[in-house]
Amino acid sequence: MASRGRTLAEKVWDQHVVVRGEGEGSARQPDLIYIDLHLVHEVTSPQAFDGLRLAGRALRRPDLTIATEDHNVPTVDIDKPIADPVSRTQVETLRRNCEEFGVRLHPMGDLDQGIVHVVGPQLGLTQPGMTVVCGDSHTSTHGAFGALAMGIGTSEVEHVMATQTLSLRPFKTMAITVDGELPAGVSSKDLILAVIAKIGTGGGQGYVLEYRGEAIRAMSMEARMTICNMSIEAGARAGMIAPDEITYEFVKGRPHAPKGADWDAAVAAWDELKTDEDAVFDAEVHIDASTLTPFVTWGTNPGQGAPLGETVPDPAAIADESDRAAAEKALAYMGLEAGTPLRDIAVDTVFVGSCTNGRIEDLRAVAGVLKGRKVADGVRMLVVPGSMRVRAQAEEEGLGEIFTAAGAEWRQAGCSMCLGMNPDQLASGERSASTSNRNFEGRQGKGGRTHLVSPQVAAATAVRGTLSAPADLD
Ligand SMILES: CC(C)[C@H](C(=O)O)[C@@H](O)C(=O)O
Ligand code: SF4
Repeated sequence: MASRGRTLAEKVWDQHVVVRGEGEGSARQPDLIYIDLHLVHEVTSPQAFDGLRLAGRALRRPDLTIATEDHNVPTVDIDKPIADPVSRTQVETLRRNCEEFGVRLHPMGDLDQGIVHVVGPQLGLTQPGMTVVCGDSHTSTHGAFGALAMGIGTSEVEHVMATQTLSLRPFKTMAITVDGELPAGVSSKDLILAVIAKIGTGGGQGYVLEYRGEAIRAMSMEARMTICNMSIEAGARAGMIAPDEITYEFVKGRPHAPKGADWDAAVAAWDELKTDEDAVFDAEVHIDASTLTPFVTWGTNPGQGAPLGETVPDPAAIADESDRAAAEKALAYMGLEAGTPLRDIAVDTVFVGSCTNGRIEDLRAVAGVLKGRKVADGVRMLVVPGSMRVRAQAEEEGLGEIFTAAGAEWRQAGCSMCLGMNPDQLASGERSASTSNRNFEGRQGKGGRTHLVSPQVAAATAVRGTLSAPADLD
């Protein structure tokens, strides 16, 4: 086979092959891949630790493993015992397991406690060129650094704990090139929602996505993380962005970042992590950023979205039979009528947070809209930082005061209302505008209805009480 250039994903993969699988093409066996960073949380780790214990095995590399408490933690009264017995058991089990197996853990209240995908980057643990895994689908977030980052199942978690390797099938590559400039008021969240609406929730299946182009290069690391985070919602195995000066600037000086001469050597190696010009992607998608507007979901999967200026779609006008049926079912669940302007949809809850949009830049965007304004009567707004460090920084910048003055609830760190595994939930029939990543039936609480939005849209929606963009405010 003629040699050709390699994509970013292929380069990172090649650098981590311990044993190459035999065979070619579709008959090729999985490769054994070395894992540089293993992130752990309370939900997907208990059985893995049990497995190790049963087999009498130790953790292969506790130094490459780090745990935090995020899904089951409450975001108020964190100094009190967790009231819910299931959540309490999960968290206590993680604490015991980490103690027994020598894993560093950031427990509730710790400055580095928070959502696992916020904590890794914040500590400088996530670095370009790494392989990163976690028993959590949104591990794709870390791909924003040019890492190959994948969510894995509990049995794979155990495999990584025992061996620091994983048996993985090769992937296909898809380039998502975003040319042009995002208009003012349009964020990376709007972009990724538009991408998923375009390629569908299965569009990325079997692929590692690489986001490229002018609009991506212009983005902050926070914005890039938002995009890579939601790659999984398009069904992709991972999402990646080649590292550049913006990446290095973010990583530099963080607790686990290389220092001195090691830093220079690391940057020289990271500079090589670009897709070669003659590399060929298995699929390509092009988006013109300048055509985008704020984007919101109307349905019950992240691909069922539309520009905020449009109306709830009419299922009868959808040509594909299964898409039509899915839209009908979604509208029934969401309690929406076809033809309703999206801007007329009233919410009772606004949630700002999650590993998609719970970072400092997101909170700044929300504060920018809320400053001097009030959350509408009858609307409950939760602002939940992705980590305690994000919270501390927001406090230092005076953002906490802005949230509270506007009438929002300013909480402690955790997954919170992103999913119904802790006390922050929607009641049946309640409707939210949420900066999180999934709008599945019951995701935020049984019977709850979720509209996925950007932080800017969340803030404007809180003020007006109906789905809105900051431009709609006087
Ligand atoms: C609980 C966990 C396994 C799950 C995931 O894998 O993503 C959660 O984080 C989610 O967002 O649904
Ligand atoms: S914030 Fe939401 S998406 Fe992210 S890890 Fe937690 S539950 Fe999963």
